Amino acid sequence: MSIDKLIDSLASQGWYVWDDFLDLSDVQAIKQCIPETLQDARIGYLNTLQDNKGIRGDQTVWLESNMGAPIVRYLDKMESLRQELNYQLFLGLRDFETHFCRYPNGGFYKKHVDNFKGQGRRKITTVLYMNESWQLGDGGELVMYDLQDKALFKLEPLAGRMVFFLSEDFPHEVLPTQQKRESIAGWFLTEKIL
Ligand SMILES: O=C(O)CCC(=O)C(=O)O
Ligand SMILES: [Fe+2]
Repeated sequence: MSIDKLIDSLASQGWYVWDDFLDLSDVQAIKQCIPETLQDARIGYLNTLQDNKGIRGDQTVWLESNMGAPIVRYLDKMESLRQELNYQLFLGLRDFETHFCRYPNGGFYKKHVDNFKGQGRRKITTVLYMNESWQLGDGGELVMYDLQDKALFKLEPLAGRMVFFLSEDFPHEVLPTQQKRESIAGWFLTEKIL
């Protein structure tokens, strides 16, 4: 079972790629719940929030259970995973925040870490990809690095695939995409969202 592989891989190497985490029909149903208008993605926190078109070019919307049953099913699935990860790995995950992201043609996200060591509450990053007709050469791959800056792997954003990694330990980037690129990024948190 992939949940066992997820647990083993997170414990041994800190990341895991789960192909067909969701079926295409679930991916399509989630997409239908996403509003037309999204916000330009921002980086930083509170008073340092800034638009950063030079760093990331996507637009986002936070997912809420009032967006529809498919979103509720996805949030429930992530909640069961949270409990299982805590049970098996003692990670102390207390909450989950997640947003839909759309990169237009030409969009990218420069190399970054999602959480600096010892700062912030993001413990595990999840990214679910939603692109059904992705072709080789479309770009938009996720490239993962270790803390010594060695490239570990490159991943195409294929529909239904989810990548998991420890948020502090893996710098990563999204290469420029030649197609519209859709995903749902999420973070298991060590503190409750107020
Ligand atoms: O979409 C991806 O592959 C990664 C996105 C990302 O790095 C982020 O939202 O922090
Ligand atoms: Fe990231």
